[in-house]
Amino acid sequence: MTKNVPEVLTIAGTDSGGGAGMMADIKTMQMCHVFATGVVTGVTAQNTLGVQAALPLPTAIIDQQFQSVANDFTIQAVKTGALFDQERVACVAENLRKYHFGPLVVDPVMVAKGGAKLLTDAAITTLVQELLPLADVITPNLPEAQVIVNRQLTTEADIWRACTDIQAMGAKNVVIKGGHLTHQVNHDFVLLANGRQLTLTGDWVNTRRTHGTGDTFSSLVVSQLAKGQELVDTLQTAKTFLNTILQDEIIVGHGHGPLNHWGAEHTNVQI
Ligand SMILES: Nc1ncnc2c1ncn2[C@@H]1O[C@H](COP(=O)(O)OP(=O)(O)OP(=O)(O)O)[C@@H](O)[C@H]1O
Ligand SMILES: Cc1ncc(CO)c(N)n1
Repeated sequence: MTKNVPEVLTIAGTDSGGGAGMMADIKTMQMCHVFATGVVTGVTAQNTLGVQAALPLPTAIIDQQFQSVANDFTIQAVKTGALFDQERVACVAENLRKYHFGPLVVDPVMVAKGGAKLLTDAAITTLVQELLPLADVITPNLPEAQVIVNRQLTTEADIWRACTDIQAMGAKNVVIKGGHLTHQVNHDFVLLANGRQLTLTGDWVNTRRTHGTGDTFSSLVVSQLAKGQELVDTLQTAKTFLNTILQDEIIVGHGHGPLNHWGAEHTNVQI
C-alpha cells in the first residue's frame, strides 16, 4: 500500500550520545509518523554526562543541505535547534527567508543540560533580530527567556510579561517552558498570536533522565503541526505526551539519560 506522509525538517546539531539535538528530533518525528529530514548545523561529541566538544559546520555545506532538501521535498513544518554562533544563526535565517517550509518552530537552544554552551553570547542579538521574527512558535526554557528579554524572571507575572515582550520582538506564539522555575509545579506559559494566554500543566516527574526534553517537546510540536493539528491542541498533546514518556524510563548512559522514544506504544495520548 502506498501512502503520503507529512515531511518535516529539523535544523540542528548532532548528539553522538543519541538523546538530544537532531537525534532526539528524528526519533520524535519517527514516533509521530512524520518523515524527518535534517540540516546539520554542527557536530557535538556528547553523551549523557555532558558535551565534550562541538564543531559548527561551514555555512557553505549548511546552504547546500537547505538546497538539497528544498529541491526534493515538500516540507510542511520546520524547527531549529542548536545553531552555535552568529554566523550559523544568520545563515539559517537567510535560508528560512529563501525557502518556504511551512510553520517554523524556533527552539532557541543556548545551553546543554550539563552546562555546555551551544550558542555564543554574540549570537543572541542576531537570533533576536533575524530568527525570532520568522518564528510561528518559539519555545525558550526559563534561562533562555531570561537571556532574550535580558532580565531575571522570578514570578509568574514576570514570565507573562516576558511572553509579551518576546511576541513584540516578532515571534507569533510564545511558549516559555517553566521546567526550570520550581521542581514542584510544572507549568509552561503560552501566549498565542491572538493575545490569549494559557498554561500547560503536568505533574512533575521525579527523574534525572531528562536529556533532550526540550528537543523532544519542540519536535512533537512541529510533527503535530505538520499533520494539521491546531496549535493549542498540539501544545497540549506535546506536554501530556512528554509527561507520559518521562515516566516510562529506559536505562541508557550514566548521567542525564535520554527519553524513551518508544513511549508512544504505552500511552493513550494520540499522536
Ligand atoms: N522532570 C520533569 N517532569 C515533568 N515535565 C518535565 C520535566 N522536565 C522537563 N519537563 C517538561 O519538558 C518540557 C521541556 O522542558 P525543559 O524546560 O526541560 O526544556 P529544555 O530545558 O529546553 O530541555 P533541554 O535540556 O533539552 O534543552 C517542558 O514542558 C517541561 O515542563
Ligand atoms: C546538539 C544538541 N542540541 C540541543 C541540545 C539541548 O538538548 C543538546 N544537548 N545538544
